[in-house]
Amino acid sequence: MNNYKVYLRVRPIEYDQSMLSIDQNVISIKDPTNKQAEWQQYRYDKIFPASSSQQELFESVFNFDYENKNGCIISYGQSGSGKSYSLFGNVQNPGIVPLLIQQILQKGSNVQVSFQEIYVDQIRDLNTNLITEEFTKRQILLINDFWDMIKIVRNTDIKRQMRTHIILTLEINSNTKLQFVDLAGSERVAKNITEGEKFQEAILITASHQVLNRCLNSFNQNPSKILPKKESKLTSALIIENNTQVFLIGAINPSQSNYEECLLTLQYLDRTKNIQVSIKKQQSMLGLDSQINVQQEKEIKKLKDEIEEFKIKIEQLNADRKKRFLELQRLLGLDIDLERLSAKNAKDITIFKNQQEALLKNVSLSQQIDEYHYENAQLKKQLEDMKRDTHSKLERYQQQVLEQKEINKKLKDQLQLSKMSGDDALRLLSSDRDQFIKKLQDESKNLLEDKVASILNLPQTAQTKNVENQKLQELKKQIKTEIEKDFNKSLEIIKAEYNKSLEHYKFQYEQKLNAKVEEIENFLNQFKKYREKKKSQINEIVEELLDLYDIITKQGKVIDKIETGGYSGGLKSFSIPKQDKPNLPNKVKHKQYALSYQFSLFHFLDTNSVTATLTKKASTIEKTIKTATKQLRQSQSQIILEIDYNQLDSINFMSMDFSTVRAYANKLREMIKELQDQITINSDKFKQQIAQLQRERDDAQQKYNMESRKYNQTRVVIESQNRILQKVRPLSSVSRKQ
Ligand SMILES: Nc1ncnc2c1ncn2[C@@H]1O[C@H](COP(=O)(O)OP(=O)(O)OP(=O)(O)O)[C@@H](O)[C@H]1O
Repeated sequence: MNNYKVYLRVRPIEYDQSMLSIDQNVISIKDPTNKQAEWQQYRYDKIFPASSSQQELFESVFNFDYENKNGCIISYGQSGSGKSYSLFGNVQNPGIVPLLIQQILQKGSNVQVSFQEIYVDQIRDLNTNLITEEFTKRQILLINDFWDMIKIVRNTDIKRQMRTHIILTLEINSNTKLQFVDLAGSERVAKNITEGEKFQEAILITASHQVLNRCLNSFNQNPSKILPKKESKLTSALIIENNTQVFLIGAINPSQSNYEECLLTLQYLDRTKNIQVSIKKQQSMLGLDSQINVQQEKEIKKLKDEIEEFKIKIEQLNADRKKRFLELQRLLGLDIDLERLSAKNAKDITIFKNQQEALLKNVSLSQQIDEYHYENAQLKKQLEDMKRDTHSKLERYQQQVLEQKEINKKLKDQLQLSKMSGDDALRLLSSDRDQFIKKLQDESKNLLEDKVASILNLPQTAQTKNVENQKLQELKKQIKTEIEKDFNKSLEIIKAEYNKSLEHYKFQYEQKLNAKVEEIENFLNQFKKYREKKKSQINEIVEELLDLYDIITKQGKVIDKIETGGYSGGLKSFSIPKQDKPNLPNKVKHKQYALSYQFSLFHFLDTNSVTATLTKKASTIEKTIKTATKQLRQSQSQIILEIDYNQLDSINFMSMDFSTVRAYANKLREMIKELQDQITINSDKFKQQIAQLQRERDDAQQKYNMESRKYNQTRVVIESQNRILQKVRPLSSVSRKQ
């Protein structure tokens, strides 16, 4: 970032602004009273139009590292143009100083402030109201919050005298300083005031502005240059140094009546950046050519001549010194063409060059000559300023001519002095240089001897280097072969391990898969058996029932015939023909089934105790069945008649009435139905289990497929690596052969 920046801020006004036009960082201005006047353009680092905010200005200024670099922010412009507004602002729109303090406090940094005013030639501390001789004697206040700052700004604003320079200094963490300079208004003195306090005040303000302009100009050209700060109280108080970021903020009030003041402000800013506005232009602008007094012209010419004389003298002095220096160089033998030396001695050349440069630097009197040039340029500028001021005020011009003369005299003395001191310095330097050159010669001699020794030893060193190189190459080859071997070995191991684990996984998966398939088959077989079994059970029961039904039907017919006397022999004695007798239960047929399933009807009929027990309990059971049937009918519910199978031993079905037997038959039907349901449920369960097993088998199959794919991929990679290795091997064997 450039150490010096010039900004321009245009304050808002309510009326016409047609004399100005802004295009980014270029401003054009035109005399509103002269229709033929041309636009004049000025370019700055940044232009803040009337619509710009305090925050925008703040952000543009404080984008440098102010905690590690000093800053000096100066506002320049005529009274009422917005200088103080930009720096301090007001409660509604705080300026860059309060905004900065707010930022510093937010960061938790420590900030101290001091406030001074420079009026004519006096320094006044605005915190204590005491007049001091030196700028450094000031009271420093610690700022605790933003409002402390606002209070200070307001108080000092009240205390501030008319047309004074205000300097506010902030110290951040006792590390860096930031100076804010609110300059006294730049407006020219009214033409009718030619003497008295106001006139003197105006002259001193203008003079301090001009000194500041020269300092800024010089600082802009070279920040490390010594500036003519001591020429005014204002500039001597400012911290414009190498490590300072300097901003000049010009403020203009663009009302048409302020045209000349605006123009002067723009030109002032411009001059600090070294872009001079030609005097001719100014003269024609102000229309004052004819008014230039012949006497003044003469004075100016005389002064110019004097400057020219000084210039010639300085140049002579300069040429003389250069000549002497070259002579000295020649005598010392340092004017050899170093570039011609062999490239092998490049190091020596660099040393020689450095030495030559050091010598050049040491003997350089051009610094002093520069100073003379600089003084000369200042003189020129002062002259130009004087000329400009002459146009606006004759009396002021005379005063300035007198001042100029004084400065000239001072310069003359300075020139004389510096000439003398230059000669002394040359003498001193010569003796220093003698010593220095002797030292250089000794060092160069030693260096040359070293070089010669190293050149003589060169063949031997080269041979040793060659042997070392060969050894190194061999070592490299060895290492390469070993690394290759290791690599192949480890590759083989990895390959083998991988194959092994792959086989292992494959085997495991296949086993799992087989086990699953076996499991499924077992389940299927079991299910088939179970289904067959259940089927045969159902058929048995159906057959039993049919048999039972047959018995009961035939029994019923026999009873009917007995009751109606259908048999020969009457009611008391009759014989039942064989064809009417019901078939006895087929014990043999149902035995196998009854043995394994205890609830078979004929199984119970087949037991020995049945008839005896049945007779005893028949009435009780009949009652129980009847009550149960009744209850069943009453509730009309689905309550299932429970059969106590343990008691079935003692039931005589033959003695039961038809409805009881039917109840039993119904119960049996229900049981069959339940059995069928159970079979359905079980078959569903089996189906589910089979589906589950099939899913598991599919998963296993999928995993197996994936692993196979991986295996194939790895096999491809290994094969490609093998191919590469096979290609590399012959190459490495070739390089080994070489
Ligand atoms: N950019 C701006 N925006 C709004 N108001 C502004 C702006 N610039 C200046 N002003 C207003 O213009 C008036 C004069 O401004 P200010 O006091 O800052 O001028 P100044 O150049 O410091 O004058 P002086 O040299 O007399 O102190 C103030 O009321 C201020 O609020």
